[in-house]
Amino acid sequence: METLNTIAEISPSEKAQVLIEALPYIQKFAGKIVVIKYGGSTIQSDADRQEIDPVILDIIWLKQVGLQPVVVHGGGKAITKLLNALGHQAQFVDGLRVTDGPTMEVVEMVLGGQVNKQLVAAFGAAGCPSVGLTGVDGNLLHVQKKQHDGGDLGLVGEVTHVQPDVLHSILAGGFIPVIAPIGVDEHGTRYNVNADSAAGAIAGALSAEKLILLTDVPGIMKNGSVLSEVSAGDIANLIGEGVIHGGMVPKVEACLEALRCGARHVHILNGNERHALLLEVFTKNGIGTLVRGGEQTA
Ligand SMILES: Nc1ncnc2c1ncn2[C@@H]1O[C@H](COP(=O)(O)OP(=O)(O)O)[C@@H](O)[C@H]1O
Ligand SMILES: CC(=O)N[C@@H](CCC(=O)OP(=O)(O)O)C(=O)O
Repeated sequence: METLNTIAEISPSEKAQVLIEALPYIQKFAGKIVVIKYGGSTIQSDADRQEIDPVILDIIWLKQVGLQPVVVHGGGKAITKLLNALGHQAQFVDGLRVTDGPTMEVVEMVLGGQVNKQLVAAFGAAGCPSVGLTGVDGNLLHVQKKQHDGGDLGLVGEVTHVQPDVLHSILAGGFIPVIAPIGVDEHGTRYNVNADSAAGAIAGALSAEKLILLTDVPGIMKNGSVLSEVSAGDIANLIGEGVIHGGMVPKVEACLEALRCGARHVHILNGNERHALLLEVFTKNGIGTLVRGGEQTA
């Protein structure tokens, strides 16, 4: 039998059933804040995109049925591309970009300019107004220079405090906030913040119902399989064993920080899987990895 690819191939009663099955989740999550981290590894540039971004459509869907989505985006891939075009090498320590002054200029241009405006324009084109901002706007993300055992990371910021008033104003106005992860210290110096860390801190400060990290893998993987659930204790072991490394390290740290600060549920999903967000929020069998606080082994 041929695989069902489009909704047009599903019978009318099956279409209705899909909507009916979503009803309890729509009721449960009405009015709730969902922070979505859209990773740069899955954001296609305008030039590469052939269709409306399905992630943008999913987020609009969440809003239309009464949830309050807040988007925090990355853009590491685009930063590295521009740095290389300018003749600079990108350097990472434990998934964090070593950020000197000239690199910070590129980071701010790419995240606050190119990627942020691409996403805001995509929401607008799909009929849903959004407001783009960085963590500097409205004093959203207060940071201090991040200290790291692996050496001086330069202008990499660690979030010390989130001031979410600006987000509440944007949400109250009926807009989706779209946030680039740049923070500011008390002297006005801007810092490069890992987008997962920014999303975790924001989800905690908003006591979000869910923090969903969209990346380019189906979740936390071990021996080629996705772990459907991990606890804080599991994560410490997985990092110790080297199973979790690179860009996944700031991701899991952000998950635990969000849970500690008040976010209720945290998930890591594959943003390249079509409509992963809808499947996670509106169906019984969630997908990806659910991250839990606590020490018990999953
Ligand atoms: N145990 C693990 N499971 C899955 N991915 C892992 C793991 N350890 C390291 N990674 C790496 O983390 C990457 C995701 O982080 P990153 O590249 O920073 O993505 P994003 O841009 O979405 O934040 C994966 O593509 C993978 O290479
Ligand atoms: C300090 C640090 O590493 N900042 C990141 C910010 C962007 C980011 O996190 O983007 P992704 O989510 O796409 O990886 C960077 O410069 O790449």
